[in-house]
Amino acid sequence: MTARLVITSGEPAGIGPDLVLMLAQQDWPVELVVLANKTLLESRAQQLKLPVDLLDYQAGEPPHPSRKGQMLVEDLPLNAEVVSGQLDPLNADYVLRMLKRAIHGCMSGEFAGMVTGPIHKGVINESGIPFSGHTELLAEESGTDRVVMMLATPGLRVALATTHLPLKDVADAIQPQLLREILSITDRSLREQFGIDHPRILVAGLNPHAGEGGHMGREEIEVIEPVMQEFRNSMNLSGPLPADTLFTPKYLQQADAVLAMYHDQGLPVLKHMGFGNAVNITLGLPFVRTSVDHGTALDLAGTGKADPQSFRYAIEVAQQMIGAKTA
Ligand SMILES: NC(=O)C1=CN([C@@H]2O[C@H](COP(=O)(O)OP(=O)(O)OC[C@H]3O[C@@H](n4cnc5c(N)ncnc54)[C@H](O)[C@@H]3O)[C@@H](O)[C@H]2O)C=CC1
Ligand SMILES: NCC(=O)COP(=O)(O)O
Repeated sequence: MTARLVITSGEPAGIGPDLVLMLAQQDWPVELVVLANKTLLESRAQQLKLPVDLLDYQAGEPPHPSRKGQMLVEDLPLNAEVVSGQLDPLNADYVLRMLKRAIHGCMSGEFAGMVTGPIHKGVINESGIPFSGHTELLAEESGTDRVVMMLATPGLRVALATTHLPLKDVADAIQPQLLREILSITDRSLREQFGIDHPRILVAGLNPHAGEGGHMGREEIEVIEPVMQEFRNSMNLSGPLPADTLFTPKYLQQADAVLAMYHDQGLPVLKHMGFGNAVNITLGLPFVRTSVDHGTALDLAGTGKADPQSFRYAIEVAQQMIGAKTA
């Protein structure tokens, strides 16, 4: 049977609505159900001169592969009119309703997985709702204790030990139990979801030069190495390696993934290598979730200049993960 994926169009003032309209300009082997305000999509389609028939999604209907020029939409009401490129905290609730609808549709089996467009974390906080990111919301709403953010581009996968944390809090967060759980989820997902029999994971240190033998920080000696020792018979781990040399071809060619200790230790390298052709995957959830590698790009919303390639890649990776054919 054709698989059904739910697509969240994300922040309404950003490029998410533009990108979903661009994605509808091709055939897909799966059914894509877009969550968005229909009037917003109609006006953005006019603005961008993209021909698309917006069809109402009916949950009870059997899924069919999505066809070029057509898009199945579940219409969500906005709280305020949208101006491209201008954030409005009133619409934060629209974004959260959209995400929760997708998560609960995945949990119930209505959707085989979800692919998320970009959201703006700042404007959701400005609306008065504390919010860190999709990854944290996905864990909370699905009742999952621990998930792992992993970004991937051809030739590099980077998993993160911590996600959206102020830098000043990172060292305290690097605790043995966190690392045990992050390593276990990453190793298991690489085996089970990516078909890698004995995943080789390079573990980055936290401090410059991986602590320089304890003279520049002791987290490597006191936390990271002991946890890696616990897994020495069950996982293929190397490290802790200095992050400044780990991301060189000599090390990367021996690796299936890198575990970085924090967001900006790993992601700038990945985005330098593959921005626009990378995917963000949440490991450890009871369903598949992939996402674009970029943000809301408010400067490009409504201009037609946004590149849909990362969104396309995120859908293709979701298709592979649910076992659907890709083209
Ligand atoms: N998946 C998600 O929901 C993500 C959301 N964000 C959020 O996005 C907001 C803005 O973040 P920024 O750091 O400004 O990053 P950004 O990715 O929105 O923009 C960075 C630069 O890349 C360009 N760009 C981004 N996507 C593009 C595309 N598809 N095609 C062509 N150019 C593109 C933008 O024009 C800008 O020059 C923040 O609130 C951030 O938290 C950031 C990353 C991922
Ligand atoms: N840099 C990736 C990012 O911030 C996206 O995070 P999330 O919203 O997918 O958790």
